[in-house]
Amino acid sequence: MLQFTNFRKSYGYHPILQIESLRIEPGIYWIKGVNGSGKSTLLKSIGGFLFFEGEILLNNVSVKKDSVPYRKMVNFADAEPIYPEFLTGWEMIALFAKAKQATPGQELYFIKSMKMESYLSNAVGSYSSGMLKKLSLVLAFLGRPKVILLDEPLITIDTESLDILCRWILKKHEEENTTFLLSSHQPLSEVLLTKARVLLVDKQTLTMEK
Ligand SMILES: Nc1ncnc2c1ncn2[C@@H]1O[C@H](COP(=O)(O)OP(=O)(O)OP(=O)(O)O)[C@@H](O)[C@H]1O
Repeated sequence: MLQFTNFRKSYGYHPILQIESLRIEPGIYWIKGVNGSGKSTLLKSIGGFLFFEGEILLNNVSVKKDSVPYRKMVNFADAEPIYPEFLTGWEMIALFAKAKQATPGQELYFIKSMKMESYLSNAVGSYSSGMLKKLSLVLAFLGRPKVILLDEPLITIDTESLDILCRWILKKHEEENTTFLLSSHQPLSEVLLTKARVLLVDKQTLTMEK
C-alpha cells in the first residue's frame, strides 16, 4: 500500500503538487491529467528520483529514510527512456535482471511476446523510439516489484504491442498482485479499463475517482 503524507513538490518557487493524505491500495491505476499537470512529477517522486517535502511510504517503507529497500520494491519506465547508447539490449536486460533479482530467464516471455529477439544484440543507440520503448517496458517488468510505474507506456509502440502490454499488466497484477500506476493520454484497452481505477491530477493535487 502506498501512502502520501504532507507531500509537496515544487520546482524552485513553482508549486506543482500537494497531497495532504492519500492511501493507494494494491490495484491498477490510470493517472489522468492535462499536459503539465504533474503526472510525470508524481511518478518520478514515487520512484524516488525527485526531492520533495513530506513522505511517501510503500508498505511502511520510506522512500527517503529507507531508499534502498524502497527502490527494490518499485520499478519505473520513463516516458522517453534514455540509456547508454553503446550498450546492447541484452546487456541492459542483464544489468536490470541482476539489480532487480529477476529469476533466470524471466525476460524471455516478454522478449518473445513483443518479438524483440532480432535487435537485442545491437547497441541501444541504433534503436527506433518504439524499440527503445519496448526495451524500457521489459526492464520495468523484471523482478518481483510491488509497484510498477509506467509513464506514457502506450506512446510510440505499435497497436499489436499495445494489446500485448495490456496482457503483461493484467498477468503481472493477477499473478503477483503488483500495483500499476500508469499515465496515459490515450484511452486504455477495454479489458484494462474494467480493472483500472482513475487517479486524477488536477488543481495541483491528486484525487481518486470513484
Ligand atoms: N525539471 C523541471 N524544472 C522545472 N519545472 C519542471 C521540471 N519538470 C517539470 N516541470 C514543470 O512541472 C509541471 C508538471 O510537469 P510534468 O512533466 O510532471 O507534467 P505532466 O502532467 O507529466 O505533463 P505531460 O502530460 O505534458 O507529459 C509543468 O509545469 C512543467 O513545466
